[in-house]
Formats: sequence, structure tokens, C-alpha cells
Amino acid sequence: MAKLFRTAIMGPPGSGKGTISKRIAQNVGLQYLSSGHFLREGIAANTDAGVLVKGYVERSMLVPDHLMSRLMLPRLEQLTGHSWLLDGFPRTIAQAKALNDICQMDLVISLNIPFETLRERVSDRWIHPASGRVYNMGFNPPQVQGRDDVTGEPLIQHADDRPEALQARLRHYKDVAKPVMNLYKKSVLLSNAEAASKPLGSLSQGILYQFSGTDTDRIWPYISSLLSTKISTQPLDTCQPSAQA
Ligand SMILES: Nc1nc2c(ncn2[C@@H]2O[C@H](COP(=O)(O)OP(=O)(O)OP(=O)(O)O)[C@@H](O)[C@H]2O)c(=O)[nH]1
Ligand SMILES: Nc1ncnc2c1ncn2[C@H]1C[C@H](O)[C@@H](COP(=O)(O)OP(=O)(O)O)O1
Repeated sequence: MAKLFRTAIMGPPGSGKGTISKRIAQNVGLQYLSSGHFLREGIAANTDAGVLVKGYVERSMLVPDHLMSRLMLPRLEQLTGHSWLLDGFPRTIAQAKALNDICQMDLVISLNIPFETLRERVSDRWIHPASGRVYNMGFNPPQVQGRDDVTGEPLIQHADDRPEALQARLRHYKDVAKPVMNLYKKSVLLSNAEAASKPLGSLSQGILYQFSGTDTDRIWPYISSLLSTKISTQPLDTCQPSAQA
């Protein structure tokens, strides 16, 4: 049985989840799954899932929990035997509970970034809509201004990244994320044996690590060091579907 590592990254819009996830994926051999990217791929390929979620994503609305879980959980079950990192899922307490029912995560990273920093970043954010590649005109500019590095196609700015829209998204994020963070924050001290004997879905978990700051480059070394510690002390794979509770 291999040592597997299951983690998720949380944070408000523009907090650097995508940027940090890319670094984690490069440093630790794990599968990176961004819910936003996954949904957009389905929409572009016109899959059944894509058709179902298109209306929500086009209006920047959250996809309903039952639908989101129905799409994401089978995708994660396909990754049995792999370590993974989730970005954008679970977003709500209902999604976190649904995920808990199939798998217990090892670590949840939460980014706590001041509003003013978020505002500056997103107003400078440009994306390549087809791939979801993200640029920032100061921090990681494209090689050619206004063009995607890989395809050369034009970059766009999201209407959602306007300051008024950002403020509303941030408020919404806080309301929705708080119970999710509480779920991962609560620490129940159990031995591995005790934990193994409980249905996974019933556990609250002390696995939330919060990082605050204004610069991804300053936060990153702490995350990198946490990951090294966690991965080297990780027990053999404990991620099992929960017993039917
Ligand atoms: N100036 C600056 N920009 C940064 C830093 N870290 C990330 N960025 C940029 O800030 C923007 C937001 O970063 P993302 O990684 O897209 O953030 P996210 O949390 O995935 O954002 P959402 O997709 O809205 O949830 C991007 O344009 C990044 O290139 C930083 O330390 N400084
Ligand atoms: N876990 C989740 N639950 C519900 N909706 C989600 C979701 N993850 C993404 N979405 C929806 C919300 C938006 O309509 C769209 C894009 O989400 P996003 O977080 O802005 O992605 P990205 O940051 O990759 O652009 O997908």
C-alpha cells in the first residue's frame, strides 16, 4: 500500500489558490484538480455534466451541491491510488460532508489574504478563457502582453474581478467557507486505531492550516515546509470509503 496524500486548498477569490496549487503540484507528485477548471472543461467538451452546469458557470453562480458532488466525487474515486490536491472543492459544508463520506483528507490549506491585496491582484488579473491559465501584469506577466503564453490567443479580464463584484464575492465566500473551515479545524484526538474504527463521515478533523500574508512568495516556503513534514510522516494509505453509516 502506498503513502497517499489528500489535500485541499481554500481561500477567497484572488488569494492565490491556483498559483500555489501549481507550485504544490510541481513540487509534490500529485494530481491537481481545480473544480472551476473541471467544470469549464466539461462545458467546452459539451459533456452531459458540462450541459448541466453551463448555465451556472456562465452566470458565475455556484453549482448546486448535489450536482457538484455528483460530478466531483466519481472523479475523485477514479483517482484511487493517487495523491491529490483539490482547489475550489469542497466549497460548502454540504460538499465537505459528502467528500468526508468517501475519503478523509490529510490536510486543508486556507489562505487568509487582506482585502486590499485581493482587490489589487484581481484588478490586475488576466486569464486565458479556454485553458483557465492565469496571469498578473506585475507578478507573472505573459511573455507577450495581452497574449496567452501557450496558444498566443488573447487574454481577457473577468467582469467578476471588478472591485464591487469582488466585495460581494468575498462576503459570500466568508459565509460559505466558515462552516467548512470549522469542520476541518475541530480537533478530535484519536489514535489511528480509534479513527479507523469510526465511520469517516462522522469525524471532525484537526487538519486545517491557515496562512496569512500579502505575498505568495513569502507564504510559499511555509506551505512547502508543512507539506514536506506532513508527507514524510504520512501513514500508509488510510483513505477508504466510509463504512455505510
Ligand atoms: N502581485 C501579486 N500577485 C499575485 C501573487 N500571488 C498571486 N498573484 C496573482 O493574483 C491573481 C490571483 O491569483 P490566483 O492564483 O488566480 O488566485 P485564486 O485564489 O486561484 O483565485 P480565484 O480563481 O478567483 O479563486 C493572479 O493574477 C495571480 O497571478 C502575489 O504574491 N503578488
Ligand atoms: N465547489 C463548487 N461548488 C459550486 N460551484 C462551483 C464550485 N467550484 C466552482 N464552481 C463554479 C462557480 C463558478 O460559476 C465557476 C468557476 O468557479 P471559480 O471558483 O471562479 O473557478 P476559477 O477560480 O477556476 O475560475 O464554477
